[in-house]
Amino acid sequence: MTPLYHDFAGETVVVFGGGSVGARKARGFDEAARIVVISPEFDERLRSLADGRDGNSDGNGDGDGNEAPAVELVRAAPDADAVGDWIDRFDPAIAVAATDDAAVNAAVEAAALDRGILVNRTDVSGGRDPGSVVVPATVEDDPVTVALSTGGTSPALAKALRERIEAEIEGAGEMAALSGEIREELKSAGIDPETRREAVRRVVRSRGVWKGLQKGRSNGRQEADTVIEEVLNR
Ligand SMILES: C[C@@]1(CC(=O)O)c2cc3[nH]c(cc4nc(cc5[nH]c(cc(n2)[C@H]1CCC(=O)O)[C@@](C)(CC(=O)O)[C@@H]5CCC(=O)O)C(CC(=O)O)=C4CCC(=O)O)c(CCC(=O)O)c3CC(=O)O
Ligand SMILES: NC(=O)C1=CN([C@@H]2O[C@H](COP(=O)(O)OP(=O)(O)OC[C@H]3O[C@@H](n4cnc5c(N)ncnc54)[C@H](O)[C@@H]3O)[C@@H](O)[C@H]2O)C=CC1
Repeated sequence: MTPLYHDFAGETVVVFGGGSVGARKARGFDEAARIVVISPEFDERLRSLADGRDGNSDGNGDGDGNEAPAVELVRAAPDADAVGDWIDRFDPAIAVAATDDAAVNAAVEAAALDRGILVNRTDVSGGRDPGSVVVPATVEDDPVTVALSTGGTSPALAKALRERIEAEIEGAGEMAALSGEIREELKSAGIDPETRREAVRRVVRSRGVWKGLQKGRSNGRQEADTVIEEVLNR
């Protein structure tokens, strides 16, 4: 398995099965994706997502009330023979098989692979055909994301490790923004590449900068400037 990040912005995601697993998978997709959940009944979390992810009953956008809801709920219970037609109807980039009916889940997987679209089968672990993907546990401190898989061996462990990493990467988003800014500045200042790399490497490893960032961006920046000066003056 090769972990990759995939941007579903502007794409459609179809989830078969509106239970707790379907709800969790639907929630995990990018806000910029169109998400359609097909199921005879829906978990409470899906019903509130369908009202707008931001809790705004107008939809998911800027409050003008004109935008489509972030999650669309379609009440239906297709059998194994019918799932292909539903996939054709919505033309998704990925289908998620999250019903409690193994035959339906298997049919979703087969129909998706047949059409060359990605599929996430939630009711099996282990070996997969190419195109059949696993959803990792993720931690996000924008723009930093960590994705974690146990190769399907132990999803509970993936969750437990995710909780540990959550604490570990606290502040990483701020550090990414600061160090990204610094590397651009050093590039435009014409600092030679070896010195620039050394400066950036030291900044991201500096306890002082991490601590400074906890107090605010300008504190972090001051600490970083000290580290950079040391490298430039060597
Ligand atoms: C293969 C995979 C396919 C896929 O779904 O993509 C898959 C399959 C299965 N999960 C099952 C059970 C559980 N899954 C969780 C939780 C998560 N499962 C997720 C991913 C994956 N689950 C993929 C592998 C990921 C990897 O490689 O590690 C996470 C990481 C991401 C997400 O779902 O968002 C999310 C944690 C998110 C977070 O919190 O960060 C819990 C924990 C809990 O509920 O507390 C339990 C109960 C405890 C247990 O059984 O371990 C079962 C048995 C069902 C049954 O017994 O009927 C199967 C099917 C089977 O094993 O056959
Ligand atoms: N990957 C994961 O992380 C996990 C996977 N699972 C697996 O996921 C499956 C679903 O788990 P839960 O959401 O807890 O079950 P659930 O029973 O709460 O939800 C299943 C949903 O599928 C719907 N459904 C049934 N037939 C359907 C059809 N023909 N078309 C569309 N929707 C249909 C049901 O109405 C229900 O809303 C289980 O079979 C289990 O094996 C369970 C736990 C975690």
